[in-house]
Amino acid sequence: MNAALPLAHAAPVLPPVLAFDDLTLGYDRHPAVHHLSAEIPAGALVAVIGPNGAGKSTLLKGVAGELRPIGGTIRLGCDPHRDVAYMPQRGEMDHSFPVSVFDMVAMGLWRELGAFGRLDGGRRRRVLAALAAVGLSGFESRPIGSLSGGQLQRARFARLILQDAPVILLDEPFAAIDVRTVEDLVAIILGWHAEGRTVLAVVHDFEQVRRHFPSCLLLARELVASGPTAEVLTEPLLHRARHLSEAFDDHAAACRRDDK
Ligand SMILES: Nc1ncnc2c1ncn2[C@@H]1O[C@H](COP(=O)(O)OP(=O)(O)OP(=O)(O)O)[C@@H](O)[C@H]1O
Repeated sequence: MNAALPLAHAAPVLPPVLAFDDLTLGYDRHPAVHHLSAEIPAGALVAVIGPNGAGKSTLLKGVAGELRPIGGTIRLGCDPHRDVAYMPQRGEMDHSFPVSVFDMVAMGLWRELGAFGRLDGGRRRRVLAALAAVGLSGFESRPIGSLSGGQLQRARFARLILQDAPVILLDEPFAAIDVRTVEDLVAIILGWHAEGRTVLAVVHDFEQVRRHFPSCLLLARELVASGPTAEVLTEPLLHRARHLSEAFDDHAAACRRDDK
């Protein structure tokens, strides 16, 4: 599979730098990510790791603009609406949506097309190229409800390819899919990295992290560590993350620290 194919016409990749400054994110004032300060260099390929409930999905939602910070800031060196592509965790909705694979993937052109844009010949070819890149040629008219979990994840990646964004956020892209699909999706992610895009992915499988992700951000509500994978994915730091996570009081008010 050649993951780079449909991106050959891609616009020049912007050099965004993503930075978190004392960032607190949460729900109804209950913090899920605490006082996080970290910088993600442009073009980095970062695995966001940490125990269950550590705030990984919450952090991605914050960067995607779905959650407003309770405190602190997210600095993004590009337009959050135009330049960030976000793939949330797979949910029931994805499968039950009554559209064809072609139409679902074509939604990746939404920002480019706007509400009334036309899917002309050139754009239709781009949709077909994205489907080919994820190994779904021939599936165009299939209802998405008829796809297997792995095929659906391939279609979601094809939609991301069309979004053509310099910053890509992936929440558990490899959850509950077969080994072959994981390998193909990893190849696409590595292609994005080679093109200079900035990719943050929530990944639970540490073996995959070690093999494919040069950098890690280890969360346990607060930042435990971030940097090169070999320095972050260590037993003492993972132990610290587990310990912090277990000690966390889920019913705490807006913040346990009284200095902020
Ligand atoms: N929509 C929501 N409303 C209220 N609380 C939420 C919501 N989403 C997440 N939380 C809470 O925020 C905390 C962090 O959740 P989050 O999903 O970000 O963690 P995570 O690290 O992605 O976990 P996992 O690995 O289990 O997916 C958890 O205590 C969770 O219950």
